[in-house]
Amino acid sequence: MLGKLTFSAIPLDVPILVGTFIGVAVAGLAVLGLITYYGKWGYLWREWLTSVDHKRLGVMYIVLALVMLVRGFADALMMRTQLALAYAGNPGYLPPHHYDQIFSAHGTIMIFFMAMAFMTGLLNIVVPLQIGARDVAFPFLNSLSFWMTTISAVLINVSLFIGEFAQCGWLVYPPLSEMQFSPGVGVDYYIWAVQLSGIGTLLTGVNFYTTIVKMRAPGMGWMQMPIFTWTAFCTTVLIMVAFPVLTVTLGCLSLDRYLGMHFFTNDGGGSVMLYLSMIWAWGHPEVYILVIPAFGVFSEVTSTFSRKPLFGYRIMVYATMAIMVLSFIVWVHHFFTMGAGPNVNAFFGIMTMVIAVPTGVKIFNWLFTMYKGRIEFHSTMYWTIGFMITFSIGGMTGVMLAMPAADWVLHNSLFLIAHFHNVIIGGVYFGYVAGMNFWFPKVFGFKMNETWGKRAFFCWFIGFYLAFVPLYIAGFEGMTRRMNHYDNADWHVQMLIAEVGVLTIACGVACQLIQLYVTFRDRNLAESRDFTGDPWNGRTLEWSISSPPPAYNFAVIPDIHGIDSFHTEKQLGQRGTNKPLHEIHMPKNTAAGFFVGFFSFLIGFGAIWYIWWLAALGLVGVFATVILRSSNLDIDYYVPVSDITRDQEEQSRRLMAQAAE
Ligand code: HEA
Ligand code: HEM
Ligand SMILES: [Cu+2]
Repeated sequence: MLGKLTFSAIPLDVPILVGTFIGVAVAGLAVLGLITYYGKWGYLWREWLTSVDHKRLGVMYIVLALVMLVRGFADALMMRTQLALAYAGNPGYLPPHHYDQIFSAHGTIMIFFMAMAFMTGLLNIVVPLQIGARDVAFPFLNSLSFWMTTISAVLINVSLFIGEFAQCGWLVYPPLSEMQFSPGVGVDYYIWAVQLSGIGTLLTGVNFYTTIVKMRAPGMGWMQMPIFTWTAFCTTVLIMVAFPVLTVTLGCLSLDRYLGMHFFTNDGGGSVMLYLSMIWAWGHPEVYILVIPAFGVFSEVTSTFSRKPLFGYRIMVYATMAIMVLSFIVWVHHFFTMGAGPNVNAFFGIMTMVIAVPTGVKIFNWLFTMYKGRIEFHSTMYWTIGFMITFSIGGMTGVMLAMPAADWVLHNSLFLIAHFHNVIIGGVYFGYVAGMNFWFPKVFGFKMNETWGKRAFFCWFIGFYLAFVPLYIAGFEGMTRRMNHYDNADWHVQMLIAEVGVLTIACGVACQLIQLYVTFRDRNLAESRDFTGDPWNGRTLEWSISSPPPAYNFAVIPDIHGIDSFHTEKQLGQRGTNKPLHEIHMPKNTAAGFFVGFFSFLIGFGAIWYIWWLAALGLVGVFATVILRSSNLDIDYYVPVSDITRDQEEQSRRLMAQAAE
């Protein structure tokens, strides 16, 4: 009846998990209680959970990302503490099978549910506003993508309390991930969580690609597109090309595990090496999927707060496209040591180094944008400058790894771990946080608290160096990754410094949570409120409308006459339009995305535990929801002109009130 699921799957014998469960349960009940107490269930359901509005979905993605950040960071804290303790005969407090689950879950959660969710959230909030569109091309699909991501995140977290998670790293290499060596459900949790969220991501890719190609405001040619939208575009192309590869790879692994096939086992005619090649053909583009939109954020922030147009806009676009193309021909650098031969390694090594050129071009363009600008040291500028320094270092160590001969020594050492945290924290994470601080007032109509934002930056910045520079050194000294304890006393001091580093980052995370609290607490203070919709003297279209924007974004779709045309018009004093208002066609909210997500969760959970009736029920549910949704014709509505005029009058009233203060 319940497949492999028995009572013993609940880890009552692991005190850490029991404690975590109690903590999560208490916090969860408190949140549910508060929602009930304030009678907000209906509001939450109608206005948020069933929303197809890109701005609301964006906010929900970012909330998900922040929750997953805390989860992934808790894992990091546990690993660092284990390694600070577990040397010279002391086994530490985490047994190997638990430690292995932690690093696998940390990597998976941080990449798929923190970074990807954050990135998608920013794309959702910003892209339609920047191109002058009223929503994305397929609003319902957008909600569906969100729910696929969310239920996958839930699935992976369920593995904490029911069963176990994979113990073979964030990319579950075979043969370790095959049934023979991983007979538990851990790898199946991985497969289903990543597979289902991958579908969501692929749909997001298609959706935003179509939006950017088809829905730009009249007059916005390709070379008039804001730079963040350009980076979003390149990312969607990468997603559409790379994610199907991931789907197929994990599909083959599932066939191996569920049906005893042998795509990736050497006996029986398969090939382990095939898996490595396939997973990295997705995996390498994936890291650029994450970092390219962060580059876009830095471009917007630098030009806005230097009060100058972006230096070398066209070159920036070409550099981004170069990175996009090159990222498909470097994947072998992840397995130079596998033995593909010197010629193959040399080709992929050189191609990898070539990526440093367009990336370097970008760094210099940002510096030139700042050069002779009137720089305002807003907290987003702090994250940007911190990024330039940190990412350059991380990029350089990447170029070191790109030399096959050097990689032979450094592969899978802590040097590698330090490299990628250096580019991911210094590039991806700093970028997303800068983006969140930058666009927050657009979504909510009040600014984020600066003091706590700057404190968070300094803790993250200093903490990062304390936590990861020692790993470069330990890597040179021969310490490998994924180690649960060690006997070499020389490494201990590095591990202690890294522990201080992770504690400093913990202060950074705390500062960010306090920043959110203080921001919402002070939302009505005059210095944080913003009714103008343009708090930073912005350059692009999203700043031309009120904050928060109405559901339809633009009362009239603007005409574009060049790059940064909003900024030019402001300077020439040509704002305002006398185009007549028309009623606006908008999509209705729908619960279909939520239900497809819910039923997909049943499919995943059922398949993981071999509860086949549950999986079948889920499948039927998905089909039924899709059919019902397709046959529903009541999916749109029109906003009458009177409503639009009322919104505009309301906005003028608020502006006047603010001016009078
Ligand atoms: C966002 C994430 C991200 C980014 C942007 C990068 C960027 C780069 N990465 Fe990294 N990398 C990862 C995430 C990332 N990487 C991850 C997650 C892994 C390991 C996963 C695992 O095994 O679990 C990895 C692993 C990895 C390896 C495999 C090592 C091994 O397994 O042994 C290699 C080898 O070539 C490599 C190289 C590079 C290079 C050359 C760049 C370049 O793009 C960097 C270019 C940037 C600069 C160079 C700095 C700016 C330039 C200048 C200031 C100009 C002047 C510079 C020069 C002339 C050099 N990376
Ligand atoms: C916040 C600070 C962070 C700390 C202190 C931290 C720490 C660690 C540690 C200790 C490991 C294990 C290293 C080992 O194998 O010995 C690790 C692995 C990893 N981390 Fe982080 N991390 C952080 C943030 C991130 C972020 C933001 C991401 C991605 C977006 C990330 C992605 C990964 C990945 C992919 C792995 C590899 C997992 C594996 O070996 O399978 N980390 N991290
Ligand atoms: Cu790579």
